Amino acid sequence: MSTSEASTRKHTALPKVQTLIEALPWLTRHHGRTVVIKFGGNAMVDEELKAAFAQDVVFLRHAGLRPVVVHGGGPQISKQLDALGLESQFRAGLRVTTPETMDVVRMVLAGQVQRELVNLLNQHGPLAVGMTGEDARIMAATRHFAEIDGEAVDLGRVGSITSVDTGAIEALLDDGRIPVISSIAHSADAGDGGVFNVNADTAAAALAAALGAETLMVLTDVEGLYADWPRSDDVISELTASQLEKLLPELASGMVPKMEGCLYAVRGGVHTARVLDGRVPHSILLEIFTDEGIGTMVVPDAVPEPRPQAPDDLRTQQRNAEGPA
Ligand SMILES: Nc1ncnc2c1ncn2[C@@H]1O[C@H](COP(=O)(O)OP(=O)(O)O)[C@@H](O)[C@H]1O
Ligand SMILES: CC(=O)N[C@@H](CCC(=O)OP(=O)(O)O)C(=O)O
Repeated sequence: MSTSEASTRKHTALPKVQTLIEALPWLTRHHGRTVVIKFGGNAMVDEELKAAFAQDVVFLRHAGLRPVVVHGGGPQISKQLDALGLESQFRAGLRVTTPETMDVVRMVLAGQVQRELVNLLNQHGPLAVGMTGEDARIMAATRHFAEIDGEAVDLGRVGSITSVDTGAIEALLDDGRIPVISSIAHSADAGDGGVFNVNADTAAAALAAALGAETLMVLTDVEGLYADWPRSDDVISELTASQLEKLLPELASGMVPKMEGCLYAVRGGVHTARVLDGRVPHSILLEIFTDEGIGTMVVPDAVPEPRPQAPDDLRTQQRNAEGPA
């Protein structure tokens, strides 16, 4: 190879190296951190997007993060129910789940959507392992009663999570795997023996808090939380937990479990919870490794600055250090 050929090749490769170097502060900051990514059924719109999602998750894993995928599949469940001649009914944003519906929910989530995601991730190596909240008793739930017009309404086999055991997920993460979790819980009541249908946003938030995740990312089919939906498409880019709490009563349908989940996660110690547009290819990498943050980010309330130590405090400390008289 001539000297001029070598220098041309070096030159053309430089922008790629530049991109990698630019990612270095983000790689350093997130190394070893757990990230819970919720992939909503509405964001799984086409094959290319699903493949890009899998690439992003595998990239995170190879970059030293610990990604956990929690998936939904609402539209896919509705389609299957429809094919079986069963009606989909939602109340307070949750699917009314008869025992017959529960069988379909379990079949579609664990047998179809989860399998597809595991398969896509495993195109890149033996990484993904699929489970539901039933496996190793990861998620326990009791019957959820929705509050509608001040009344507690029974939605059938819809569950409220009562406890999370992260042991099996941590073991997989420690082994370098990517857990892919379907939002089904076992019954906390030993005598019940059944399973519960849990909203996937709620499940992702509960797992993020229990895992002490750094970030919860919720991928959906809108740009983020709209300030005045459906009248305007102005996205709220950042808000604190308290600001979100005030906004919750005004939110509609699909956004309610998402934003309640973000609030729960952040109040439970997760550093940031984000709602992202899953229709944007590589939205996860854009969010984590660049400063072009997209979507809505929920952050904890500002912690008050520690009070400057007064001379009196210092004296008390000195006395304590000396031990009891
Ligand atoms: N304030 C809001 N901002 C954005 N979307 C909203 C808002 N209120 C309600 N929505 C609706 O919530 C939907 C997302 O929730 P959902 O359909 O459950 O998605 P997923 O399947 O990703 O969980 C959006 O497509 C939109 O129609
Ligand atoms: C209780 C309840 O409503 N469960 C949801 C579970 C799937 C889900 O949440 O999927 P998305 O994230 O795609 O909406 C359902 O049956 O549709």
